[in-house]
Amino acid sequence: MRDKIVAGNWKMNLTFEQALQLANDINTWASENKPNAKVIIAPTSIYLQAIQETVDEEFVQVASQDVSNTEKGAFTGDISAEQLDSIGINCAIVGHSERREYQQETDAVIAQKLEQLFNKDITPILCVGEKLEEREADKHFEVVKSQILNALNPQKTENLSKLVIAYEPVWAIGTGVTASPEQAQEIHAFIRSVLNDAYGADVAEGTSILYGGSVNAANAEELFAQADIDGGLVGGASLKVEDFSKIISAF
Ligand SMILES: O=C[C@H](O)COP(=O)(O)O
Repeated sequence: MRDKIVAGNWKMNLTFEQALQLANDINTWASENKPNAKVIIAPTSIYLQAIQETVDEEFVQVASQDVSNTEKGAFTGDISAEQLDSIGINCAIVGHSERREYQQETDAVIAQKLEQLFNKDITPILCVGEKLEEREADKHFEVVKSQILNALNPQKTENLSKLVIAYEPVWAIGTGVTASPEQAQEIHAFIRSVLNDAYGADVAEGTSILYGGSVNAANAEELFAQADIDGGLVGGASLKVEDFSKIISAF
């Protein structure tokens, strides 16, 4: 049975004090409420260790928002998988559309990042999703399929059992416009069929596929009720414990 997961991507938000407070509040809520979904939070990298020490990993896991595509060396500002591993981080977001857009990350770079994570046994949350013009041109299936296969084909199939995918249509991120549950289910089922055809039923059935893009307390339940939606990657609504806990409770 694949995991149900609600992950909060804090992006470049919150001061250190605010981040510690939020992590504490989420940890307290999760320890008291024992939710049915795995809870993950992804703070900015300089807070990772302090937040890791603040939460109880039985209730809340801490993820990095990114990782370097290289192992070590002269890459100013980058953070390696080994460095994440060395402070006990065992999950990382990869290929978020904001990094594809603002840092010009290509599928080839994302594939290298995945390899770095797999080498250190760190669970990747691989983000895929089409832009508005691609959706309007009815190209979303082919865009998402090529993002997945370009990132995963270079990997060893045995590593794919650790994979989590987040489908995030770019037009729904931070816009308040959410994919309808039917639209999201349609492409989640498609992603599972792509995994099945390329890597077999075990990978397809074992991979948690999260939806991201304006998930909030009001729409989470209907989205998470879909057969192939195994949780959410939440941005804005993960920054307040009241909203985030309601989303987690949608399971
Ligand atoms: O990683 C999270 C997504 O980009 C969604 O962000 P959002 O919930 O603010 O739309």
